[in-house]
Amino acid sequence: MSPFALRTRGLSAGEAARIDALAVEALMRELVCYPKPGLVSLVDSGSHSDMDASTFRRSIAALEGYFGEMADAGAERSSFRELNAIGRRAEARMFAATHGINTHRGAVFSLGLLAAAAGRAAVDENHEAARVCRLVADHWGAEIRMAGAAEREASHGARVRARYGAPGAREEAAEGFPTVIGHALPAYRAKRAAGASLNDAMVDAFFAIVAVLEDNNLLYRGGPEALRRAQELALDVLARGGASAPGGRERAEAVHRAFTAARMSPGGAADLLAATVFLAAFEGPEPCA
Ligand SMILES: CC(C)(COP(=O)(O)OP(=O)(O)OC[C@H]1O[C@@H](n2cnc3c(N)ncnc32)[C@H](O[C@H]2O[C@H](COP(=O)(O)OP(=O)(O)OP(=O)(O)O)[C@@H](O)[C@H]2O)[C@@H]1O)[C@@H](O)C(=O)NCCC(=O)NCCS
Ligand SMILES: Nc1ncnc2[nH]cnc12
Repeated sequence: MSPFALRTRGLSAGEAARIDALAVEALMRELVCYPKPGLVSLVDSGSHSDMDASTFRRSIAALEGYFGEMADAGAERSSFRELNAIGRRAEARMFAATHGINTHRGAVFSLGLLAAAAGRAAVDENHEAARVCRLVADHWGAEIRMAGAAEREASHGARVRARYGAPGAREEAAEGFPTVIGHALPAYRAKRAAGASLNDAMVDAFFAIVAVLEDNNLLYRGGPEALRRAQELALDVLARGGASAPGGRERAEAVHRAFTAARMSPGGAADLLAATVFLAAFEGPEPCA
């Protein structure tokens, strides 16, 4: 019997399993995508000495089932507190699988909320990406902000918030993922419609995210200068036509080397890239060229 069969009420077991599979596949595609400046892929470990692709594979395997559970909970109109408890258990499984290395803390949160909203959207048979993101803001946005204000944990995100006043994963989710809806998805869809490969469309969506996101990981390791430099380099690649333009792959690889040399790692952007791929797949077939 499917692991989702006993839990589902409003959502069919098949739909919960489909949401789980799409989210897991989105994490896998994010890992495989190359070049993602400073990040781990199958090619190299970028700015990281404590993890590689096998660490991420173990982390993804540990998260299987979590997104279906969130989809069920979302369909059942669970509160943010209930979703958060499921997320914390998944986070613990992730840390056990990676021996304490932070591979997907942000993705457990962001993609988990999107899976919950997708479960809710699927009950109404409306799979539109913008609606899924709006559901997160409308149903859980206020609670996400309140939980953030009450949080006492000295996370990296909390430190950069205190030091630079920068928003992070909580604000992105509470506002309905404006970076994904306003920047990454349009870039991804435009490139796919123009005939770019899945990898090139993902690389350009990634640069579109880095160009605008206040990525806490960049701020934590390198401060505002690193964030500004990352944004300028990303904008430059996009202004020259992105990864599929002539010489685009070489320019993207040069940016990957620059990030790696400076130990810059936009982990928040990586999570939002996975969110972009998940939402595009959940919505349905991509537009033809
Ligand atoms: C609400 C939480 C997510 C906690 O958030 P907070 O901001 O307090 O704490 P962080 O621990 O910093 O986690 C936030 C993670 O979100 C990603 N992120 C960063 N900036 C943004 C942004 N602007 N928008 C969206 N997302 C963002 C990022 O995650 C990715 O990077 C991590 C890897 O970083 P890395 O540099 O490699 O490793 P570190 O060990 O952290 O640093 P170094 O020592 O190496 O320098 C990886 O996790 C990526 O996914 C931030 O890390 C929250 O944890 C929470 O409340 N969880 C509850 C359970 C839950 O998820 N519930 C489900 C939904 S209700
Ligand atoms: N591929 C990746 N490399 C480094 N940090 C990440 N956080 C999420 N995905 C990541």
